[in-house]
Amino acid sequence: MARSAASDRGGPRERDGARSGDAPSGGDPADASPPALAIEGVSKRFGDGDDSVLAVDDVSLAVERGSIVGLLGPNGAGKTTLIKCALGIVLPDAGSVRVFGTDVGDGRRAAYADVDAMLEGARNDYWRLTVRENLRYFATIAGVDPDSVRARHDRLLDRLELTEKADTPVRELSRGMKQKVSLASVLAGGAELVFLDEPTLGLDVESSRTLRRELRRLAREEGLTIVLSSHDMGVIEDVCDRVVMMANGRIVADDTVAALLSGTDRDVIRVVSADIDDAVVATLRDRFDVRAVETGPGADAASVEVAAAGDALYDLMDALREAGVTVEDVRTVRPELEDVFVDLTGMEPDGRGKAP
Ligand SMILES: Nc1ncnc2c1ncn2[C@@H]1O[C@H](COP(=O)(O)OP(=O)(O)OP(=O)(O)O)[C@@H](O)[C@H]1O
Repeated sequence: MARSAASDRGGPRERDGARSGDAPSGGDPADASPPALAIEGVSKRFGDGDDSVLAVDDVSLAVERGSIVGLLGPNGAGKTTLIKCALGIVLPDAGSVRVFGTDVGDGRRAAYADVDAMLEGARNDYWRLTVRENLRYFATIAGVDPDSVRARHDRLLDRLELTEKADTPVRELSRGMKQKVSLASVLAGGAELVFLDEPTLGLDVESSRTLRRELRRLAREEGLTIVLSSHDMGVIEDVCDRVVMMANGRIVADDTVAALLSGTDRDVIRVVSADIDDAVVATLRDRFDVRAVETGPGADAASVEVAAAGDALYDLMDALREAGVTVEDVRTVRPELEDVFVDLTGMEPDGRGKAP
């Protein structure tokens, strides 16, 4: 990968970028002030005139130390541009970025001393070097004596299940292992704030689980702050304390996964009954928001899913009784993060428009 503009200017340790500074030792999660990252009113427009694109539109965001924040949004929502603004790779038109309290405009080297990023996955590693040599190399360019962090590297290799491959050239590893080496390299110098773009892309289930576990451990035990962007809702749901959703350059939601999932207007009730047929469904459709129907020979059991929060639940039960339906099973369908995403952004995670 070519050296990034940021690293040429003394920006964050974007893997093969140069950096000066001391080895950090991991933050104290209890020390919540100042935040690891504070973005205030950042905007970025690409191009001029009618063809210009407002990629990031007046975005403000604070990321507390030791937290894992997921950045979600359909293609073109502005996630990458926002991360690049935070990293100083793209210069915003307006707004400010502070890293651990230091305004990046006041001194890039100081601001980015404890920051690292994995923006392009496994391609950034040096494939001729062994796994351990990569870790030592990235520690060195992070300004850290690799011998002084050997124990840290051993621990990283162990946790990411790479110990057996420590002396193997990266080019001989599987894609999933290369991805894990990339993450280990990002963490090799002891950065306190890391940006990870699609860190689990292409990993098998087991490797993805290992990597997620390690990210959670690093945040919990070592106070690492992680900003993670992914299209994989499962990863976001599993790992992140907080989710920031973007659409059209703006933040459309910023909350915990649990809070996003608990929106009452998303309560969906699934009713199972052998009495549910087309006529019953038509009656329900007149009065309720019917989300899904399973009837006919292919269905395990005739069922209908209806959005019914609060009093609407009682109305639904009354309507079913009036229609002569004997209910066999009724339960709340837990919404998936993907449903919330589609509701809020109007887009599917892969960037397709919302299904009618
Ligand atoms: N260097 C650039 N020049 C012109 N337009 C750009 C540039 N970089 C991004 N854009 C535009 O800005 C908008 C936001 O793009 P960005 O890459 O930040 O979105 P994203 O949310 O990261 O998307 P994806 O999920 O596809 O990576 C898009 O319309 C994109 O085409």
